[in-house]
Amino acid sequence: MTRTDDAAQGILARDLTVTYRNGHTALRDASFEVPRGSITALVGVNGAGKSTLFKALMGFVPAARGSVSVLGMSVPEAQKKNLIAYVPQSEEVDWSFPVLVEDVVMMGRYGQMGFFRHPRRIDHEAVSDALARVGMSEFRKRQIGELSGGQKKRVFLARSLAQGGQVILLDEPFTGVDVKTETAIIDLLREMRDEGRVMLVSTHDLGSVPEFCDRVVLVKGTVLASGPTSEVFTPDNLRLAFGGVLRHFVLGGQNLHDDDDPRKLTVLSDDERPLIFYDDEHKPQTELGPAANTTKRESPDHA
Ligand SMILES: Nc1ncnc2c1ncn2[C@@H]1O[C@H](COP(=O)(O)OP(=O)(O)OP(=O)(O)O)[C@@H](O)[C@H]1O
Repeated sequence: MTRTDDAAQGILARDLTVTYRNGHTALRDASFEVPRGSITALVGVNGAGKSTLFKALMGFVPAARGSVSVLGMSVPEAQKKNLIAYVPQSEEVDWSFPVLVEDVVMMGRYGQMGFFRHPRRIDHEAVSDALARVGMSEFRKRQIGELSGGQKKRVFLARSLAQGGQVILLDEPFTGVDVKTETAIIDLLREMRDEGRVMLVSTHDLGSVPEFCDRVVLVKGTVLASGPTSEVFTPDNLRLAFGGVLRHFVLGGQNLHDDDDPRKLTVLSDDERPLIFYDDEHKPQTELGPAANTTKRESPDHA
């Protein structure tokens, strides 16, 4: 594949294998592609390797084998250009640390600043623009720890915008946020996608995946399947990825209809949010268009 083709791809992983220092291989022979201008869900059980994949994309852990490229560049090259931005899980952040909202967003500018990290006018403007875009301007002088879960997420999204990130990695963006805030965050993710960014979202919220994700990468120690949501997010693939963790039942007949309507509902649930399939073809409810580029593989024994 040429460099231009690579650049059209947001993320391109080929047989990516990541082994931690203690010898544990958390990801083995993972291959997938994520195009620019997409929102892609990263889905799998606890310990499946989602964070490991994020760490590899941020250059925190090296590939023991295989390769990963971002926007046609190696990860260190893309990092150097500040193209990869990370929106952390809430639990990863020490909220008692006394820092103002505007300072958190300014951190996104550090890569563009000189050695002494003295913000210039352009940096202050980028921070103001980013805060305005996520609707958090009026909170800029507040301590980050004083904000609600959803507001904190929006501040970290503002940081990724101020950074000028083109590949945005979001770790569980909807944990602890109400439905209204979730909708606001999804609207923002869509805007960022429509500007040509790569949005990779790790989520356990299966019910909302078909609503807002164009594509899915299913992880279980490797990449089991990846491609458009309508092709990958099927009961069969989800059973493969989650095994017994998901409850699965089918509603039909007298339990669903008061006539002889033969249609059925398939419900998969991890007891948080049910995922409902409305037809017999086992396609999730999605507004998304026709599918292409689906890949699927078997799970390795170790996962
Ligand atoms: N620093 C580390 N050293 C050794 N093993 C690790 C390390 N970090 C994670 N692991 C192991 O690698 C595997 C994948 O972990 P990872 O954190 O990537 O999973 P995850 O899919 O992000 O899980 P969760 O949904 O719980 O966040 C797990 O078995 C985990 O115990």
